[in-house]
Amino acid sequence: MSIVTCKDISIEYDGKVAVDQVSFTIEQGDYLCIVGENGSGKSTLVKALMGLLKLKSGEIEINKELTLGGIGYLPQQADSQKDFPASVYEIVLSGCIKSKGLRPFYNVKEKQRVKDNLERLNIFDLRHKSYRELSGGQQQRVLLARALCATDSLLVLDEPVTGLDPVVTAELYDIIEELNRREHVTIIMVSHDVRMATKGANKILQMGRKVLFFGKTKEYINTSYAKALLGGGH
Ligand SMILES: Nc1ncnc2c1ncn2[C@@H]1O[C@H](COP(=O)(O)OP(=O)(O)OP(=O)(O)O)[C@@H](O)[C@H]1O
Repeated sequence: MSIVTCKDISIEYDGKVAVDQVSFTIEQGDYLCIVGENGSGKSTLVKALMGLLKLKSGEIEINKELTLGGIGYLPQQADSQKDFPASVYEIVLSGCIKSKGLRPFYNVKEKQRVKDNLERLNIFDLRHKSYRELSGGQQQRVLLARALCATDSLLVLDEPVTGLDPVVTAELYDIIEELNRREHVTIIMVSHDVRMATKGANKILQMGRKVLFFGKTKEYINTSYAKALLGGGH
């Protein structure tokens, strides 16, 4: 069943086209990796999926039945956010803000959800720590736990491993793959790392303002784009 459908979407900044007539469909349970050079429109596309940017033309359909409660979003982290003065628990709890709505306090169910996601990402013991004191990899786990509080069905991740060392990067990719394989969370992830992306994702979208490739990873690895990026070692 389709969870996200983009039909011919175009997005501009001050009259300059950043995303040009892009169409693709994501099915429930897919793990889509969006790849492409710097400035190819990847972040713009995911911001549009989150409803954060206005489309110039085209439409995005999100299956509301499958995304009850919303979409979990892990945006690109700016350096200033790494210093955020709040505890791990508070940050993860803020992922429940949409379900809380106008109620003044979080309820038992939401607090349980926080506990479950802290355990799921193996950071329960860090819950009282200040976010700013954590390592980059721990911070990303916290943000992933927060995103999972917003949804169990669709996670949108923008470069979740930027700045992490190779071991922590591999760990984070494994967590994301597990969420997809074992817990059937649909994943849309922007990544620079084509080798890792082609390992975990079942579908690839290569952006170059337009769609340069969209389809199964198995087919992508035989394209000239993939061969150029992966070399002979794949
Ligand atoms: N807020 C903005 N205002 C004006 N132009 C922007 C803005 N954000 C992005 N752009 C431009 O839109 C184009 C696409 O940017 P985008 O950030 O989506 O690319 P990207 O593929 O995610 O790049 P990167 O891999 O470097 O993160 C670029 O030319 C960029 O300069």
